[in-house]
Amino acid sequence: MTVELEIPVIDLAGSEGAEREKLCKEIARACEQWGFFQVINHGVDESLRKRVLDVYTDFFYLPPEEKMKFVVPEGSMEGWMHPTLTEPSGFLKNFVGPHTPEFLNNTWLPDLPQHRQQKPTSPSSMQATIGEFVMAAKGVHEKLLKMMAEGLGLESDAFLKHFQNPGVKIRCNFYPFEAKGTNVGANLAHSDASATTLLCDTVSGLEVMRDETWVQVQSRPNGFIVNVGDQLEILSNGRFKSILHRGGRNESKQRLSLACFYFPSSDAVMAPIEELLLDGQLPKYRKVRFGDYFQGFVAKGIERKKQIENMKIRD
Ligand SMILES: O=C(O)CCC(=O)C(=O)O
Ligand SMILES: [Fe+2]
Repeated sequence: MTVELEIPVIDLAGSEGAEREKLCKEIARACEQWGFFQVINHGVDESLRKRVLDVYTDFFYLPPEEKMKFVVPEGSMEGWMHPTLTEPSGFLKNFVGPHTPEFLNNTWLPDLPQHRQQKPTSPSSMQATIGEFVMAAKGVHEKLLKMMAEGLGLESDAFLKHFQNPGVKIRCNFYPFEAKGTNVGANLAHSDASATTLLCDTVSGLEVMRDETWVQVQSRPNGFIVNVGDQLEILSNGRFKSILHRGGRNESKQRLSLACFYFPSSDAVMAPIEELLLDGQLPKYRKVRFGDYFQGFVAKGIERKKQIENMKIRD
C-alpha cells in the first residue's frame, strides 16, 4: 500500500536569523522521525537548477552511440548506464535490471584522473554547469550538517569536522515516458551510502518507507528533497535514520531526478561521534574506513540496507 503523507517541509529563509534554533530542531526531528525532509529557500539559484536539469536532459536525448562514449566500465560505477543497451556484465547486474532507469553517475569532487573519461563532454556546457551546481549544492549539504548538529544541541561542526576533503557525486536518473509501457523504470528500494543526499525532482515519483508503508513524496517546485544517508546514521549512532526509498517513473510524464550525494573522503573513518556517547551510550556501529564501506556497498548492490546492517553491532 502507498499513502500520501507529507514529509516535513523546512523553509530555510530564516536560517541565519532569529529562527535558526527552531529550524535546527525541526531538521533534527525530521532526521530522527523520517530520515527525509524537503527544504525550500535553500539559496541555490532557480536558474542554475534549471540549467543543470537541462544539460542532463540534453545528454539523455543524445543518440545511444554518443552516450556509449561515457559508458560505465566493468567494475566501476562511473558513467552512463542503460538497462539493456549497455549490456550489464555480472558486476553491474547488481545495479541494473529490466526496470532500472537510464542513469548517469559521476564523481565531481574530488576530480580524479581515473574518473574523467566518463564525464560527458556533450552538451558542451555540461561540465561547467555541473561544476557550478556541485559547489552550490556542497554549500547546502554543509549548512544542513551544521544545522543538524545544532538541532541536537551539539557544536555546529560536530558532524562536519569528519568531512575533510569531502566528495560529491551526482546520479541523474532518467525515466522516459512511454505511454504503453508498464515498468519503464523503477529504482530498487535502497538506502544511500552518502552522508546526506539532495534530490532535485522534476515531477513526483519518489517513495519513502515510513512505518512499513511506502509514502509518496510530492516534490515542491524548486525545493530539494533531503535525506540522511548511511554515513550520517553511523555518525549519529542511529539517532538519524537512513531510510529505505525507491524512485519510479511518473504515470503521465517523463521524469528526471538528480541525486547529489555528499561523502566523506575515502580515508575518513566513520564511527558514532564521541559527543553522542558521553552519557554512557554504547556505539551501535563498528568503525569503518569510508573507502571500504563504499566498496562493500558497490559489491552488494544498491539493494535495501545490506551494507549498513553489516556495520551494526547492537540495536
Ligand atoms: O528519485 C528517484 O528516482 C530515486 C533517486 C535515488 O534514490 C538515488 O538516485 O539514489
Ligand atoms: Fe537514493
